[in-house]
Amino acid sequence: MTTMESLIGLVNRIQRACTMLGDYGGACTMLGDYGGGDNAFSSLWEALPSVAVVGGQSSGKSSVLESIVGRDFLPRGSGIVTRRPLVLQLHKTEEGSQEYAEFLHLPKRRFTDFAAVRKEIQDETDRVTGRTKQISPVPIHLSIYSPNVVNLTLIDLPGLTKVAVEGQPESIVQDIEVMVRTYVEKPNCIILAISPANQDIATSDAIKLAREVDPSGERTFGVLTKLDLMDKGTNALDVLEGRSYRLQHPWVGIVNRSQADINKNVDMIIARRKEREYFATSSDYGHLASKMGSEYLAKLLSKHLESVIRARIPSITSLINKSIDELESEMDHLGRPIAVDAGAQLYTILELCRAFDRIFKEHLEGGRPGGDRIYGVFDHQLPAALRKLPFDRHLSMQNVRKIVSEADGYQPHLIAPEQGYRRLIEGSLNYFRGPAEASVDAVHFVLKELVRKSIGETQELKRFPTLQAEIAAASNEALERFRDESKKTVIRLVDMESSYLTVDFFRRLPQEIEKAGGPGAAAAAAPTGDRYAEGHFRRIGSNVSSYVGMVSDTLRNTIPKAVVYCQVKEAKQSLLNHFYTLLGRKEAKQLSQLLDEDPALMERRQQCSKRLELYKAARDEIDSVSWAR
Ligand SMILES: Nc1nc2c(ncn2[C@@H]2O[C@H](COP(=O)(O)OP(=O)(O)OP(=O)(O)O)[C@@H](O)[C@H]2O)c(=O)[nH]1
Repeated sequence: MTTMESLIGLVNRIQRACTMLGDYGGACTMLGDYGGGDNAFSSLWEALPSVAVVGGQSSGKSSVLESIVGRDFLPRGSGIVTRRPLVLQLHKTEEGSQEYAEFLHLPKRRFTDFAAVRKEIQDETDRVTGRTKQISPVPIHLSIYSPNVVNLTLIDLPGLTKVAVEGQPESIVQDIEVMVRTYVEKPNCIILAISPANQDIATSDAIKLAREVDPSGERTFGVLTKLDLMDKGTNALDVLEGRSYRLQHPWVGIVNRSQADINKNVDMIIARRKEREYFATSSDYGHLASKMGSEYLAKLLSKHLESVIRARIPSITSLINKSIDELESEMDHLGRPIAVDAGAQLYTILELCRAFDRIFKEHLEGGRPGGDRIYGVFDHQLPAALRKLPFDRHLSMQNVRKIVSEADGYQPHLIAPEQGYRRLIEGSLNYFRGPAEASVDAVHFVLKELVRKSIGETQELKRFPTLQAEIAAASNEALERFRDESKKTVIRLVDMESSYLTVDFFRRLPQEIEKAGGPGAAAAAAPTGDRYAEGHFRRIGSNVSSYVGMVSDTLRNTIPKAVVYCQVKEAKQSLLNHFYTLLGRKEAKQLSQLLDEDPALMERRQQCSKRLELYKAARDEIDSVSWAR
């Protein structure tokens, strides 16, 4: 493969890929909804040098293209026939090999019949534009493989026109101009401006447009058709020799088949020969013969296109590299695509769970805030709640008297009211259930809040709203289970205190009574009309109160231990354990449902990854071409 082939072939392949991505020069605005003004995406096409064929109606545009190809294959007819850009990629094949054509939109079909090619161009045009005869910027890609071509890519654009024909909307004149302009405006576009020789060059639509977008004429190739149709005694030497309208590149004169030739179906290869003969024998143009004609034009363009591509390669490469960087970072932001097989999906789900779990742990253990609020429950809320318990009321003299008397029954106690003590203590200890359960709830809410926060902070989960919700639900369910367990445990702690009292405490009591004894004490112990004196009940009340105080101190220490053991430690170690078990039982379909993504996001990533593939393939191709040089 020669350098020339590989360079033009390289650009051809990138162009085809661009079209498949919906990235083509004339339609950048159609991509506007993607990426919010990210121009790198639509500018690869623009960065690629191309040759656009422009000319007014009946200027001979189709004839020039067919002559360059050596085949007639373009739709003919009155009115505006070319209504979509035709990207015509010519590939030279070995002498004697069979000619064929291929459309990008019909990748499996080889056309050897060029009448069928013409039909397909027509049909494919109608497929996109509908029968309304509108125009569309979406190009048709046609590759022609033939020994009779040079490697060259041309873009055939709708002919510039002044009036819409019947059945076509008025706006079409304007639309065509806009579309052609978007192509020829691009600094990398080589303009093949076709004008008929039998018309004043100053009035040529092609030259007018070219002059506007390329005033210095450095990327315009002027082509003059219909030299044979000029009035007798006149010639186009003023134009061809660059005197009437100067361009950087020399003008090329052309003689195409006349309408009569077309009607007679004159073969293109014969027409080429006739054209050569015309110039060779022309008295006016004989001295220019080697630089005239469609075959010369094709070679000239091919060589020029190749040199332009070569010069552009460094900037194309840097554009591609820049785009790849941008796309990679966009992909990182969007997250990588999810695997399709169940095993990989399960792995992904577990990874995401672990990412969440890690953040949750950081909240508990420090590094992230929130875990300290659990200590706040133990250090403030619980002691405050314990202090507020209504023991004053419960152990008031009146209540003590009532409970002790009821416990004694018909016979008042002799020494110490054993039953009365027990009932008073039991009644008091019951009050501890409240603060114990409240501590459990308070810690539960802290944990729940930390789950909520951690879910929000797990960036990786944002992509997967379904999984995110499932993890949140599973975590909260687990927390509920831990809470139930924790409540049972703290209630047990309280019940244990009532079920067996600390005997030592009471063994010390009689001595205290003796110490506090004396005649007053004896009097107090002696039954009165009211059975006992007030002091007696007060003492019982204060004894019970100090016993309850002792228990309160114990519970202030043991409740936090139970809560941490049942809730905090469990949350840290096995928050998602149950969820993992459920995951293990899920079918492939259910797993992929968990990885259901936000559709907009999915679409965006798909676009992004397709582009990334295109750009990477383009980079590889350019690398291989650069090595070949
Ligand atoms: N004698 C002669 N006739 C030509 C030449 N070039 C084009 N024609 C004739 O001019 C007419 C228009 O040529 P086309 O090649 O169809 O021109 P076009 O610019 O593609 O026209 P539209 O597609 O209708 O805009 C046809 O009848 C051609 O035979 C030429 O160099 N010599």
